[in-house]
Amino acid sequence: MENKITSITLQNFTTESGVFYASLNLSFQVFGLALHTAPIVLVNHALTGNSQVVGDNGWWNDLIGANKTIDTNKYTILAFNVPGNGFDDVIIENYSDFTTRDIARIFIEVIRFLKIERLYAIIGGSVGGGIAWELVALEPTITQKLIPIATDWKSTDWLIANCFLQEQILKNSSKPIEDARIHAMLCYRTPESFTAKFQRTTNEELAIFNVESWLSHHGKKLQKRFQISSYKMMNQLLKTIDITRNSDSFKEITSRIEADIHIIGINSDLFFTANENKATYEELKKYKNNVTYQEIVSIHGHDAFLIEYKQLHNLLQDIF
Ligand SMILES: CC(=O)SCCNC(=O)CCNC(=O)[C@H](O)C(C)(C)COP(=O)(O)OP(=O)(O)OC[C@H]1O[C@@H](n2cnc3c(N)ncnc32)[C@H](O)[C@@H]1OP(=O)(O)O
Repeated sequence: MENKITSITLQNFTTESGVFYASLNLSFQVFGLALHTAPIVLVNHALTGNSQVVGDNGWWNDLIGANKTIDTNKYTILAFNVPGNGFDDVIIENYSDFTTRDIARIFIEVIRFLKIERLYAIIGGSVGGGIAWELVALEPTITQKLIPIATDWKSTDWLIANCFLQEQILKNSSKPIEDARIHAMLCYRTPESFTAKFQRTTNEELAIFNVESWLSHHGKKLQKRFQISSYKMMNQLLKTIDITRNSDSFKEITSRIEADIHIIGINSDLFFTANENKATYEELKKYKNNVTYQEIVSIHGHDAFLIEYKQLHNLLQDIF
């Protein structure tokens, strides 16, 4: 397996909002079989993730690897770092210049630079799945399969509202990353998940509820490994997912998509609700015959795509 991070410089990139970047770096990692020797699976990371999908600190080790659901003995795994995610040297200061579609445009340029004609699959959870939707909306023949997990083709008002609160915390708090993470963890889980996990127990040593110490733990942990500019950038992308923004209608855009679309929702997801995902499926089904909808059943909410691996395996095994 290759762990090297490769960086490519794009010249003359203008964002959808009209801001010109004379150069912009994009870095990526390749795992499994070498590029151009096997079907390629593009894996898009989520808010605080990066191109390290497998190996040491790999965030999807439970799903991807030798003899795993997405088998690195069978596929080439390609994973980009969203510019500004902080995993490489790229820092984006003016995060509001960018939308999710810009990131998809940048990915497409590099996919073409790497002389990849067609991917086997694009898979991603949350904002990574949103980037995947934007990719196929822009390049309808770029992949055989689109697998958006715990996401949708658009951010809803509820999600945008929470991203707004995240932004306020990131701008105004004295402990921005910690406090923003604490709020975010509430959105990533559910009341039922907390009840099952904590049962109103207390941390005797600290004399606080365990749910409080758990939230503090996640806040501090992220603070140690994440940069504020990255958090702001990724939050901006999360709220700007919308394949129809300044574009054709949903029907026109999705009619062009050639890929089989395998939507995977989570019954308890507060961010990208199962109902929104089902509505997307029902709409697509009216004029496409290669769309499926499957659901992860979990009390854990949005985070289930990082927890419910047995279910993910069952839902994905026929595709991979
Ligand atoms: C919006 C987007 O694009 S996607 C957002 C995606 N979600 C995230 O980024 C969420 C981040 N969530 C996580 O990191 C989670 O830990 C997951 C999803 C990876 C795993 O979830 P779980 O298996 O439920 O693990 P849990 O959340 O309990 O985390 C375990 C950690 O909490 C700690 N912990 C557990 N209980 C407590 C407690 N009462 N007090 C303090 N710490 C605690 C454990 O020691 C462990 O610490 P470590 O990770 O430093 O080893």
